[in-house]
Order: sequence, then structure tokens, then C-alpha cells
Amino acid sequence: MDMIRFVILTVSDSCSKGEKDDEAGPELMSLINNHFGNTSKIEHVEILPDEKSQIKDFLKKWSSHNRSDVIFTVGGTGLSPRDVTPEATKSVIEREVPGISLAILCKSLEITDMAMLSRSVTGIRNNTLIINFPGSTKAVGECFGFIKNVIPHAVALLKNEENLVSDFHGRLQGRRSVSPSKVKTNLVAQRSRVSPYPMVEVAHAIDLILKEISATRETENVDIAESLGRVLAENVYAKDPVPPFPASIKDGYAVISSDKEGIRNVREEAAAGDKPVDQPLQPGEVIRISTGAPLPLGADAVVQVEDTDLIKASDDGSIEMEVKIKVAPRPGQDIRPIGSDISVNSVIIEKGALLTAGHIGVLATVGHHTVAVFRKPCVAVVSTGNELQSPHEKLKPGHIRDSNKLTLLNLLKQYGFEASDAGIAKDNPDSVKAVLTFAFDENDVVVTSGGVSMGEHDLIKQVLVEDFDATILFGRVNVKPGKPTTFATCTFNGRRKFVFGLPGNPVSALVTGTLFVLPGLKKMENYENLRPPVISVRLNKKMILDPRPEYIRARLRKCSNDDILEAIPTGNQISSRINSFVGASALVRLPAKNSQGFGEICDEGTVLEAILIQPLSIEYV
Ligand SMILES: Nc1nc2c(c(=O)[nH]1)N[C@H]1C(S)=C(S)[C@@H](COP(=O)(O)OP(=O)(O)OC[C@H]3O[C@@H](n4cnc5c(N)ncnc54)[C@H](O)[C@@H]3O)O[C@H]1N2
Ligand code: MOO
Ligand SMILES: [Mg+2]
Repeated sequence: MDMIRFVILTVSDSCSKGEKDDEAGPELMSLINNHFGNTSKIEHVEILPDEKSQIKDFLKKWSSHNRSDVIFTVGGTGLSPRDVTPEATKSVIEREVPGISLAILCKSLEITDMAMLSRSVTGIRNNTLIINFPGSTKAVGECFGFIKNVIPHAVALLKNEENLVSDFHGRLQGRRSVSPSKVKTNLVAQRSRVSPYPMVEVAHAIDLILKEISATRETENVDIAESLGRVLAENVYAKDPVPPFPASIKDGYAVISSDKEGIRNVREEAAAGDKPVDQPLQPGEVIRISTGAPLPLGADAVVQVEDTDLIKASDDGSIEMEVKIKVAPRPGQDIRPIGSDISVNSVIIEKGALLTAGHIGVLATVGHHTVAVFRKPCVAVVSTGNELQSPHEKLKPGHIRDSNKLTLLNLLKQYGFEASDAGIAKDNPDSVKAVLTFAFDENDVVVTSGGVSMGEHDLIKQVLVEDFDATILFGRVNVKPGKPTTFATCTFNGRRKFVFGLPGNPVSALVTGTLFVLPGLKKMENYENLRPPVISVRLNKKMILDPRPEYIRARLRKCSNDDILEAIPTGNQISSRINSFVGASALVRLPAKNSQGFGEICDEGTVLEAILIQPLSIEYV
């Protein structure tokens, strides 16, 4: 039996601030060590406050990329308003395992009625089991005792790939197991020797995607703190004016402008955050004021400290008594009137905005704690191929590491989309069908890589058509890399699903993910700008043209004597060489060989279109 890797997260405001020692976490650690001995490893322990987003991020991190087998959370399961561990857990798990929480509850109730007040959840994310324990040291000991015997078996089932895609999921959640595929693979000699799919141009392929995918109408309310990168689903109005009171723009003195220049008594101080002074300012008086502080009643201008002299102070220097206003102030000088930044009830952000840090600042300023945004598409990423292994495993002969899954998951993440890892399908129709079935169960979009070209083991299209009655909208694109890129749609359990079948070559997967998947997901989420940012670049090296238009990876450089950025290809551009992306900021589009105005080569200095993939990385020379 493999080593079981545990992670322990103590959730407690007071322990995280160091006001209290964490006893339950270390207790659980020693229980694990005593019970599992050297068949276990504590990968990581951490203490976090009762903050949903922090707990969520932690659970996501430790259940990604095969980092751990079991995560125990300790604490935050009760009824107090700060107890959010179950909510954080529910928001990350892909499947619940209610039996474990139920067992904990039933057995705990035999000890104390108080067990009713723990809302513990258990579930699975990727291949990791996440179990909530209550926070008391005693409860942790009891709960561990109730479930310790099922852990090795649960972990073994989660780790076994074959079970993962067929049997185990079905049994664990009472779902059907997937019936065999209709695709027959034994007649290799009778396979089609030319692709039946017409070759479509890139622009046409994108049009087909955008026509087929409709923008969601489903919305949800999210806390503004979690709204970065979301598309606003309603116009947002200002509830309050900004500033909500006339505010000083400078550090200086609030004055009556008609007093003009001269010597004044300094009455008191008005600092930012102070209650507005209630006694109106009288002629001959000034009030010391700081930037952002409310203007005292009676004052109608602010004079910055630089335009004053100190005339008289208390002996110890702690009180200013008289100052000289050196320059006569204008009425309204250095004051932001009420609503001068944002007037009340005005539309401050329009529906359709893609929320940025600036937008979120605006929402916070006018007092919106939540906003309605469009639902994000649920996306699953699947790899295919018997040769693939997790990058975390030791490489077996004839195998390679599955790089596409992480590449594509992170491409989507980089553009703000949430995607889940739906596993690796073997090159047989039953496995492809099972993996797609589970991916369709919980997702709107499935992005696969591999298995779309002409080989007898390339089964994606056939399984989609024969087992899911899918329509292939295109199955070949006139682009290098990415020729066999496939886009299909089907109905699964009454809902429309979309499949991007990307080619298996690592560069092809990433280029076509950028060209085709991103616009589709943007459309679904109601983005206004669906296409990637395109700029003009000057090729700095002669390139041999391919019969297909080609997207090459290039670094970008700004030369002081040229307005156009220079594009430097990142070495060999073969579609297996994913390192051509290292340092690349753009995909430069080379025209097809012998296309209008071109022969077999593209000369150095030619100005071409490029898609920005890393807008912030440009060299300056
Ligand atoms: N007779 C023809 N053969 C090929 C054609 C063709 O038109 N006629 N097209 C070529 C082109 S272009 C491409 S691109 C590839 C695409 O192949 P598939 O999408 O079927 O992908 P696979 O055959 O499964 O794998 C190709 C290549 O990529 C490696 N791979 C696959 N998945 C991963 C992964 N997750 N991580 C890393 N590497 C992966 C795989 O091992 C193969 O080396 O087909 C050409 N053939
Ligand atoms: O079109 Mo393939 O994607 O050349 O490598
Ligand atoms: Mg293939």
C-alpha cells in the first residue's frame, strides 16, 4: 500500500492570531502518526483564520496536482457566524461523501448531544478526500477513531485510475457506472484514410464557436471581495455620494474665504475620521484640517499649510494658537464638494463590465457589498493517451508526463476561468466515454487534448458522435499548429455541452486553447471583447512559410528607433516543443506559403499581426 499523505488545517481566528495555542491540530497529527506509522506522511500543517476565501484557496491548493490524499480541517464547523469551514469545503469539493460525515455525527451523538451542532462536511476534490472535524481536541480524537479504518480503502479507491473513471465513482455516489462505448476499434484496416472533415479557416472556426455558444443569462450574487474578473450582470448605481461630506483636499486650515489674508486664531483640529465640528467657524478663526477631513460648518475654503506662517504657539509647542494666511483664498478652494467624485444614484458601472481592481474600488466606495455577476462556465480539462503519467510520478518506460492538462488548466486560470481536472482517458473507447461522461456530468464545457487526428487510437471524434450523438461543427482547421482541432456540441442529461477537442501536441494544445477555447468561454460568460488583443509586430528573422498559416511564438522587443515592436521567434517551432512558449509574449501569424503577396518565405522586417499572450513582458532596447 502506498504512503497516505495527510494535510491538517486548523481553522481558528484566535489560534491564527497567536492568542491561543492550537492543541487539536497537533493532537490529530500524533493520532495519525500513532495509527498509520510509516505508511503515512504529514505533508503540511497550517493554521488559518475563519475566512472562507483563505480556507477555500488552501483546500484548492492542497487538493490540486496530486499534492495530498487526505485533508483534515479542524474547527469552524459550528453555528457561530464566523464558522465557515463547511461552506468553504462545499465550494471546492466536486463530490460529497456524506457517509463519512454521517458516521461522525451518529457516533458522536452517542457521546454528546452537542454533536448536533457541528455541520461537518466530507467530499472529494480531484483525488483528495477532504474531511471536516470539529475544533475541540476531544472531538478530534473521537472523530478520528470513528473513521480511521476506512481511510486507507477510500484513498486506494481515489488513487486507482481505472476505478476512478468507471467503477468507483458510480459506487461511491450511487451513480450508474458507464456502459461500454459503441465505437468498435478492431477493424483498423477499414478505417478512413483521409479525414472526412473539411478544413476550415481560423476566422470561420471562431465564428462557428461564437455562433454555437450562447451567452449565459444565469447570474449570481458575489461578495465584492470575490468579484475580480467577473462580468457584471446589472447596472450598478451609487447608493451614496462620494465624498459623502465636503472634504479637504489639502493638509492646512479651513477658513472663511471672505476673511482674506491675515492673522487668524487657530480654534481646534479637524482630522480625517473626526466627527464634523459642530460650532460653526467664526470670522477671524481657522481650524487645522487634514486631507480627507470634513470641512467644518461655516468654512468655505482650505488654505494649504505651505501658504501659512506660524505666529503664536503654546510654550511646549503642542498647540498652534495663531497663524498667518499668506495668500487670500478663493471660495471653494481645495474642497471636494459632496458628490463631486460620484453623485448619488448615478450609474457608476454598466452591465457587461469585466470587473477590475478599479471597479471593485468603486463598488466598495459607494457601499455595495455584493454584486450580481454572470455565472462562470464550468469547464473540465481532460487528457487522453496511454502514454501519459502525472508529472508527480516517476516516469515509466515508454511514458511521458501529461503536460497538457496543467498547461490548459493554467491557461484558463490565467484568463480568470475556473476549470477542473477531469482526469486522463486511456486510448480505448470505453475509457474515453467514461471520462467524458463524468466530465459532462458537472460541466458545461470539456476541453480535451489528444486523440483527434488520424491514428487508429484517436477516438475523441468517434466517441463523441457515436456515444453522445454529438454534432462536430469542425474537425480540421487550416492552421499550424492545430490542424485536427475539433469543436463539437451535444446534449447530455438535457443540457447543452460543448467540447473543444484540441490536438495532443503540447504547443498545438496551448495555441488552439488560446485561439479557440478562450473566445468560446468569454462568449458564454458575456464578455464584451471576445477576441484576443492583436497588435502589429515586425518579424526580426526570415521564416520559411508552411502551407498553413502558422502562429509562431515570439519574444517582443521595443527598439528606441522603431514604433513597431520587434518579434523574435523563440527557436524551433515544432508543435511538440512546448519550450517555445518560454519567454514568448506573442503568437505571430505567419501567412500561408504562396498566399497573397508572399512566396515561400517571409522576409525579416515584414510587419505581421500578433496575438498578445503576455502583454506585460516586452523588452526595451
Ligand atoms: N496521418 C496523420 N497524422 C497526423 C496528422 C495528420 O493530419 N495525419 N496530424 C498531425 C498533427 S498536425 C497533430 S497536431 C497531431 C495531433 O494528434 P492528436 O490530437 O491525435 O494527439 P495524439 O496522437 O494523442 O498525441 C500527439 C502527440 O502529443 C503527445 N501528447 C498527447 N497528449 C499529451 C499530453 N497531455 N501531454 C503531453 N503530450 C501529449 C503525444 O504523446 C503525441 O506525441 O497528429 C499528427 N498526426
Ligand atoms: O497542426 Mo499540428 O498541431 O502541426 O502540430
Ligand atoms: Mg493522434
